[in-house]
Amino acid sequence: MAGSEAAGRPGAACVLGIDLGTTSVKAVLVAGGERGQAVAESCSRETQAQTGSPGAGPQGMEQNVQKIIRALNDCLAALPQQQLQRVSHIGISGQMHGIVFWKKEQGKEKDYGHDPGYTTACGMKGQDLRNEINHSCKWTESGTGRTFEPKEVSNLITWQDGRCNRSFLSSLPQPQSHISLATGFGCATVYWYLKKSPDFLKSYDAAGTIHDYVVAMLCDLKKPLMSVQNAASWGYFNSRSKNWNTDILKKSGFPVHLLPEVGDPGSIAGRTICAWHGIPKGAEVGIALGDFQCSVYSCLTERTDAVLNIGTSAQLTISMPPGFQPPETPDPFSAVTYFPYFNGNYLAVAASLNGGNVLATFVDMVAQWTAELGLEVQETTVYTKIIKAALAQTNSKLSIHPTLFGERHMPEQLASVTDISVSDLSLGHVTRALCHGIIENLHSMLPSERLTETGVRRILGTGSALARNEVLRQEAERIFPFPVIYGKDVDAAVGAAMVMFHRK
Ligand SMILES: Nc1ncnc2c1ncn2[C@@H]1O[C@H](COP(=O)(O)OP(=O)(O)O)[C@@H](O)[C@H]1O
Ligand SMILES: O=C(CO)[C@@H](O)[C@H](O)[C@H](O)[C@H](O)COP(=O)(O)O
Repeated sequence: MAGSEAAGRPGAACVLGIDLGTTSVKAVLVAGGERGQAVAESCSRETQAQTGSPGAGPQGMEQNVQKIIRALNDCLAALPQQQLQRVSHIGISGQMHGIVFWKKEQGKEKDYGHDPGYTTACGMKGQDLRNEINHSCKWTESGTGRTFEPKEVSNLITWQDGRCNRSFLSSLPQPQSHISLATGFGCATVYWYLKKSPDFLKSYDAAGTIHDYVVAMLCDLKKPLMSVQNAASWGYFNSRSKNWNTDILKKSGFPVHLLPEVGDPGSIAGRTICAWHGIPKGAEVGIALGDFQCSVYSCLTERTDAVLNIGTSAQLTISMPPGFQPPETPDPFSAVTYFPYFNGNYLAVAASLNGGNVLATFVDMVAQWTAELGLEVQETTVYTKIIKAALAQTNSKLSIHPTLFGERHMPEQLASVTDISVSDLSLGHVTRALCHGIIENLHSMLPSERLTETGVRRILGTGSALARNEVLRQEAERIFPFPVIYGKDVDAAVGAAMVMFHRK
């Protein structure tokens, strides 16, 4: 991003960018004007939102929405009020595929209408409540102005959820979508509840991704709105016609009333219904976007760029030429899928389910073993130690195939370790081999030869797991025969803000 001098100039236009990631929430204030934009302030907070998965068993992967929103509120509370007061637009991205259910119907006045203590988003009380009651969140006064907390909202069933196994998925109707249906996709999860726990769905009348939920609350949308990017990540969505497979879904009893309306990425969903952490009422809120697409948007400038994004998961991607349309029927065994980007364009993506989450699992394992041996060690200390040890061990014959979580094109192929010799068992050897394996796995999904064929000249690196781990960067630079560039301020939250700036 250019224009760093613009960032702090008083009165410069200010846009808030948010990324509701799988591990952490990121928020940035981007300021600027005609000479470009720059990140003026940023904040991130881990959500620690992982929670139990009632009824779905060990394959379930759910997150507590209250904890995600708490991390969001903590981030905004940490940003300077005087700059929040200058925010005119809000861009929101987040972890795709997942689904949150909530209740938006107007409340029963008797429950609230006569409760003098109940106030609405904008502080309306008493008889005025009639049309303001919203079951899905409660607005309250906080130290930094009004903010909302979730109410009558389900957990977020995330993209990592594995409850829909292969036999369950094969029992579902064939989608008309260019993306193969997979477990953790919103529509697959709805079908799971429909068949395994139908009463669960009766408690809710709205659904969306976690970032669609936040947009719906900020703008008090009567019907949730979802971008093509997120709709494609749910399954049963035709990106060419921009419609849900409504006929197919209806015939199988799918509760189509839960499906959000769909809009173009970059469009405006609405305006904030009241001040939010000091951000003025009436700020324009963009339709929620995919975190991956926003990470790419934050750094992709040349058609010859490839982007390597490693957060909780990992993606290696190249942009497709304008006018490209993916095959209507996807190859379920293909490691590369096509994701809607902006302006009707597509990205070819090697979307791995194994990225930073593999390192996080290894760190957790080391911490647990240490505790079992009677010692206590903080996870942050483990990260520091394993990275330091691996930096001192530049090579390792150990071979780790890191797919702890399988891959969508090969769900049964889990992780494996081979070529284990006594001399390669140090913490440094194992960490080096693990980082090599994560990058090599992505490379096997989208090989350098294909990147070269499409004219790729350099790789742009994004995502916290890459930014915080020099060993991972070294392995990327070894494996790919292209320069790997790590931009400053390149992540999904920045990308979401830039989308808003470029619309203004
Ligand atoms: N202290 C640390 N040092 C190095 N890497 C870390 C550290 N803490 C977390 N990570 C890595 O960052 C990843 C999460 O990145 P993040 O950008 O927060 O993910 P997301 O965007 O999916 O929420 C984790 O999976 C882990 O691999
Ligand atoms: O699974 C895919 C694509 O199919 C990924 O893009 C996935 O949606 C994203 O990684 C998730 O949105 C999670 O992103 P992140 O939390 O790893 O940043």
